[in-house]
Amino acid sequence: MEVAVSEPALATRGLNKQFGSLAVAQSIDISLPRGARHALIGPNGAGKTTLINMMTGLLRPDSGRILLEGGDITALSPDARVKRGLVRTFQINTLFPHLTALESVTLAVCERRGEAGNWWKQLPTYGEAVDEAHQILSSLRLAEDCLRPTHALAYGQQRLLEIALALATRPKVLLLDEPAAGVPSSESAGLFEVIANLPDDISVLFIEHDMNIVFRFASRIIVLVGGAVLVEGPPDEISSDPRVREVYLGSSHHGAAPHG
Ligand SMILES: Nc1ncnc2c1ncn2[C@@H]1O[C@H](COP(=O)(O)OP(=O)(O)OP(=O)(O)O)[C@@H](O)[C@H]1O
Repeated sequence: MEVAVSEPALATRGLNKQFGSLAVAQSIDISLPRGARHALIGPNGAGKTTLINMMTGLLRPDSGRILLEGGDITALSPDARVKRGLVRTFQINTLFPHLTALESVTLAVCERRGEAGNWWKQLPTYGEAVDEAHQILSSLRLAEDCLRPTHALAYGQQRLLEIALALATRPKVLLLDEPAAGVPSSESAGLFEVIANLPDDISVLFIEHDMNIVFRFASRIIVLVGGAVLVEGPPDEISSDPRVREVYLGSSHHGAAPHG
C-alpha cells in the first residue's frame, strides 16, 4: 500500500475508555510522525499503560479509532498489529533466560519469516536469519555478549535484548513501556542513546518517569493526566509549562519534577 508521507506513523482519534466509573482515556488525539522520538509522561495512574494497551490491541477502547499509517487498525488483534509493524516492549522481563541473545533474536527473525516451527527444514536460509540477528544485536551494542545465556547478561543488556526482539519483527512503530525500568540510573542514559539512534524509519513512543532522561531524549512530550492529554510540545515548552509544573509538584509520583 502506498502511504502518504504526511500521514502520521501512528495516531489515535477520540479514544475513550472507562473502567467502571473511572475514565482512564478521555478523547485522546495523539499523532506520532515518522521517525518520532516522543515521550508519554504523567503521574501514576494517569492512563499511560492503558493507552499503550489500547494501541497494541490488548485492550479495546469504548470508542475512538487507532490509525497505523492512516489505516484503521482499531478492530485488529494484537498479532495482526505486530504483523503490520506496531510493536511494543513491556515493563516486565519477558525473555528466555537459558537461550543466548543470538538464539533468541534468531528465533524472532525466523518467526517473522514464518520459519519458526520448521527452521531445521530451512537450513540454507537459517544462516541468513542468524546474520540478521547478529546485525540487530550489533546495532544495539550487544554483539560481544551475544553468545552468553540471557540470565548472565547485565540487566540493562537484557532490556536491550527486549528491544532487539522487537526489532526482529521489523517494526514501523515501537512502543516502549518504561524501557529502563529496573536499570541502574547510571546505565539508563546509555540505553536511551541506543533508542534515540534507532533507524529513522522507526517511530518511537516511550513511557519514562525519569525526567532528566525524558528531557534529554524526547523530541516531543505528551503529558497525560487523569486519562486526558493535558499538553503536548517540545521539551523546553513542557518544562516551563505552569500546568505541568503544578501536576508534578502538586501530586505524588515516582519521578522527578520537570526541570528547566
Ligand atoms: N484492568 C483494569 N481494571 C480496572 N482499573 C484499571 C485496570 N487497569 C488499570 N486500571 C486503573 O486505571 C488507571 C490508569 O492505569 P494505568 O496503569 O494506565 O496508569 P499509568 O499512567 O500507566 O500508571 P503508572 O505510571 O503507575 O504505570 C489506574 O487508576 C489503574 O488503577
